[in-house]
Amino acid sequence: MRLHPPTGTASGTRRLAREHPVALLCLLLCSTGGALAALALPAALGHTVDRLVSGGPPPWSGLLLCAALVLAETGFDAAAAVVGTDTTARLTASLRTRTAARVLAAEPRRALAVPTGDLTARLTARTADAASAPVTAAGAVAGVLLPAGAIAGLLLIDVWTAAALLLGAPLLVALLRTFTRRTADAGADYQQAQALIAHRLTEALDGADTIRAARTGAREYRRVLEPLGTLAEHGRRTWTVYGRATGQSALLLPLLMLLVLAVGGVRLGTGAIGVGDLVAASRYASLAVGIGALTGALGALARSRAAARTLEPLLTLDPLPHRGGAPVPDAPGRLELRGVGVVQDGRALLTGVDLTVPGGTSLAVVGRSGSGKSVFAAVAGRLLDPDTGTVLLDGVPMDGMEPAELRREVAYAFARPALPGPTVEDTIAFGPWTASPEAVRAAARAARADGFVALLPHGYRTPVADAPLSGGERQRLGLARAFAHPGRLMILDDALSSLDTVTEHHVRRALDARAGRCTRVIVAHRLASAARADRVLWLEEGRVRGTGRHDELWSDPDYREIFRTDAPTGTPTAPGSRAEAWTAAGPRTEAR
Ligand SMILES: Nc1ncnc2c1ncn2[C@@H]1O[C@H](COP(=O)(O)OP(=O)(O)OP(=O)(O)O)[C@@H](O)[C@H]1O
Repeated sequence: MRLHPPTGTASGTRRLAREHPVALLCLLLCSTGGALAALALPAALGHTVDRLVSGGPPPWSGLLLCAALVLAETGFDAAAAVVGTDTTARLTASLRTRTAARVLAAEPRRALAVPTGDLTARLTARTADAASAPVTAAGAVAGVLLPAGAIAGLLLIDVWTAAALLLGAPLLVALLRTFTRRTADAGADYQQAQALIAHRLTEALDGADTIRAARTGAREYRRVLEPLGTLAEHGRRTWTVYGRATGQSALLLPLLMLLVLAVGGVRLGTGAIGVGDLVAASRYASLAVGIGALTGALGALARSRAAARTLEPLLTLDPLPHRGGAPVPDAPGRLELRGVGVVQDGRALLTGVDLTVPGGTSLAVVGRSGSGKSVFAAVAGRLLDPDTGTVLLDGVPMDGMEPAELRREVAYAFARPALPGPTVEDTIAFGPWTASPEAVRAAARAARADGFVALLPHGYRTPVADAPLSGGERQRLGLARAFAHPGRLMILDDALSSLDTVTEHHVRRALDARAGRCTRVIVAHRLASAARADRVLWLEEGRVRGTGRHDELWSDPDYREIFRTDAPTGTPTAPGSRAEAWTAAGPRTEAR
């Protein structure tokens, strides 16, 4: 299928750092303030100790300064925690909304290239991981400031004690680098295994009835959990990396402290520094070796980076392009396909489709299972862009129509419609505009849904989750939604397949009542749909095998074969007969 030129702006996750600048600045100031207070404390403490040991009146001002610095450090840390949590929550919400919007705006088949379970994991857990990066990074600034300031403090007190500390610095830096790299690798592998389990679980939940009927529950259980071993392995790997880094720093850091104190002690003995200096030097040394605390922040940043990498393909999905063009003239929806072809993974799904459906008429799309009917339906309403050729509505190429207008003018109904909206009424009203209560009831009547809705505990106000719906009832709600949003083109992709013949007859009459005002494209397996349509498009292996009126096409035995019943005689059903065949085709599902 056609690859659209990239229209995305800056990478979605990189954009995060530019969102909520005030909150991030506040966080930075709080972290920096906390770090500066922590750095000033040893100097104040050393000075106060010197005053204390030198005798004389108690150094109240020094003691008060120390208390104030402790309070300031605690206050800044608390404020940083509150601002950080709030900002991460906001960034997560923003990233999730943006990613979901990209997925929904893209050509459905392109977005659906990521399996459902994986997509869910990315939109939930991965967005939270990725969105924590700016706050973690802002916090890490203080994590760097503290050791750097502590080394500067040590240098000011005594060069030799500082040199003792710096002796071990290269080892510490090497430790941190290895830790970050290994955590990032282990984190990415862990997330991949998680996504695979999520994907298989979604598949299993989708096919729960099939699994139950085939009694393959135990096998399915094993299949879903099969990546658990890999997941555990990557989890163990992460903990091993953490454990090793903690163990190494537990050995290295006290040794460094010991070295600094030993050199400080010798320098105190020679009179180069005072007691207060030694107290301050020991505090600075412990702040400097606190660089090990950065490991947590670096680990979190590595996880965020791995998560951000999984979001990039979604955030760079191109929306359906819009060329901009003339307004669509007021007309009943003439649909034209000129040389339309669709290719997926090198396989032609539709080839050279040329067709004009006069405005206000109906077209039945028939053909064997897999002949390309749904692909045709997707192209006809621009759920999918063709790789070759053009689709026009009332003379205007669909990719030149303003997207909101296009969605207002084209109504879809599917075999297994999604039912968004808390209540039945909201579900029918859901669409490019919210249909009025009167329109909802009229649409429900047209789709023959009013009868069963009236029997629900709260009628139209019944929550969809509490409404036990059969397949046919779900289809009727999907149809009602299409009726409630009348445009100039209505596309029913197998949307009558679960209706009984009487209901189907009434729905067809409601569709016929739109003749002259709206073009109707009806993908169908039943003979009655073809017989009733103004025109039939007969597809075979993605090509037009024939077009014309049903009774004209009926003379072709191959055409009759499409509707062959499984009656004992094996003879085709007469045109218009209600005893139609139900092909082995599975129900068509509304885009996720
Ligand atoms: N996203 C896709 N990727 C690859 N192949 C696809 C995709 N969508 C459809 N196809 C293939 O295109 C062919 C036509 O599919 P389509 O769903 O249009 O058939 P159909 O005529 O509607 O069948 P049915 O009557 O069973 O619903 C099938 O062979 C199908 O496997």
